[in-house]
Amino acid sequence: MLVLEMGCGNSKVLPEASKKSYVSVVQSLVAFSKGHEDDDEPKKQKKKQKSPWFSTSVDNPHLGSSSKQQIKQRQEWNKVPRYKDKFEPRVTARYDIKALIGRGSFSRVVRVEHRATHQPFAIKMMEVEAPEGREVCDSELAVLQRVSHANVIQLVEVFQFPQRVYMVLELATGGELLDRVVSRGHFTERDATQAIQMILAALAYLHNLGITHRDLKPENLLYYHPGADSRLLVTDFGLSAFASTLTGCEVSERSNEETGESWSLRTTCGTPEYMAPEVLLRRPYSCAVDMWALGVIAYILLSGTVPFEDDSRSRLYRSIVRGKYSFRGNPWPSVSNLAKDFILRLLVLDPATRLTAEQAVRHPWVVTMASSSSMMNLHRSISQNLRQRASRSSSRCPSSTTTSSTDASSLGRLMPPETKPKQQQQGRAAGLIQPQRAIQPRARGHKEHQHHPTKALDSREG
Ligand SMILES: Nc1ncnc2c1ncn2[C@@H]1O[C@H](COP(=O)(O)OP(=O)(O)OP(=O)(O)O)[C@@H](O)[C@H]1O
Repeated sequence: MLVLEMGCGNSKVLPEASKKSYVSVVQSLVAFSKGHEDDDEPKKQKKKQKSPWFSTSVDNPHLGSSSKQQIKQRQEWNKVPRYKDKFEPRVTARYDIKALIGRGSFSRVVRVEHRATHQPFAIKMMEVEAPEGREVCDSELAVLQRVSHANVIQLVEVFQFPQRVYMVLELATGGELLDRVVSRGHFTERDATQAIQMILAALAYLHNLGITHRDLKPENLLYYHPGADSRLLVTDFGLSAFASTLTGCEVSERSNEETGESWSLRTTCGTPEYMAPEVLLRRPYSCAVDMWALGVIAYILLSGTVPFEDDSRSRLYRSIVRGKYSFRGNPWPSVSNLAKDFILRLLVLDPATRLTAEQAVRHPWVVTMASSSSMMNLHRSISQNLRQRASRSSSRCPSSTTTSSTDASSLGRLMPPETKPKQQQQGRAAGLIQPQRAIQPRARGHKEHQHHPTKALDSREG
């Protein structure tokens, strides 16, 4: 198993609802970053253990066996006592902290064991002292506390303290979606439909509750266990939006007409390669943005390549808003037309004509589980493409070539260069994103104006 980190093209854009909150996010990130300087971890380890394509988790005994990985695992284990010290006694009285799984911008995730039942869980510890950490945490909790679905990560319990919130989550040990594709040695369209079906089940459920994930990508899709029959779980609701007054996507669309779009989402956020055109064009948007992201995921799953890719951020955005992509190169000639039709119906510029989750579940490619496609093994081409992209990314972004270097993908937050913490400024060299102005509400009945992508997108060049 390769141990790779590819962060260059995959930095995340956080919401920037208002200037005030933007400034707050900056302060919070600076505060959080300062907090980290007090950490007793070696500097090299100050990053989340997550790669944007495929990776090996430090805490997953089932993934990889290289000595490099074993050393890394030992290092993580050695840190456990220090991590324990940082945890509130009320939490450690109930849960035994076993190992660090990874870290996010506002969080650390550890593997724990319930002291009484010996059941394993994950605890996501979030820093909430700064109001923005609190906001991020509250919005994630708002979603997690309302959901219960086999394909959505389950919140078990929450411990709240003034400075930190501890979310006890079910533990996913099966690795990320693309890790599994690479490690299994055999992959057909049928396998792809199995994964897509599970993602769609989660999306149909979430969208029906009025929840838009807004950061759907392979790294946020984790298998519950390493077995072939594992559930796939949608995780990381840090950017998700909850429309509490609405009951679903379709309803939102109608309310939009009736209420002057008071419902719709307007903040620009997500991960560049997966961001829908309407988000980039700063138009009010809906849960259809998740369906676009699913189209990108399906494309990657079947080919190991991305539909929209460019080293230049503005060119990448331009190709997305033009919806220009192709099915060229291997293994596309071996992929069925039905699979391509599925993707074509998701990567549709107009969100109103894009398949909804309910419709996508009924697409013949999904329903028949690709029965009319050849059972050709696409694995070789897919993993070759994934590896090629990984090495291209790491050569563009030398700081993220090893598991112990700074991962630019974890630093892609909306911060002006002068206020960015040191790590962020390093990340900027790797093409991170500049702040964006908030999307202006579109007036009711407003005619779709022809946004010039170049004009609209040039300011985003990182
Ligand atoms: N329940 C879980 N089981 C196993 N691993 C998990 C679980 N939740 C999160 N992780 C892993 O922990 C790491 C950190 O996740 P977290 O959601 O805190 O941050 P993130 O989403 O990666 O980063 P950011 O906060 O910047 O969006 C990731 O590698 C993720 O896959």
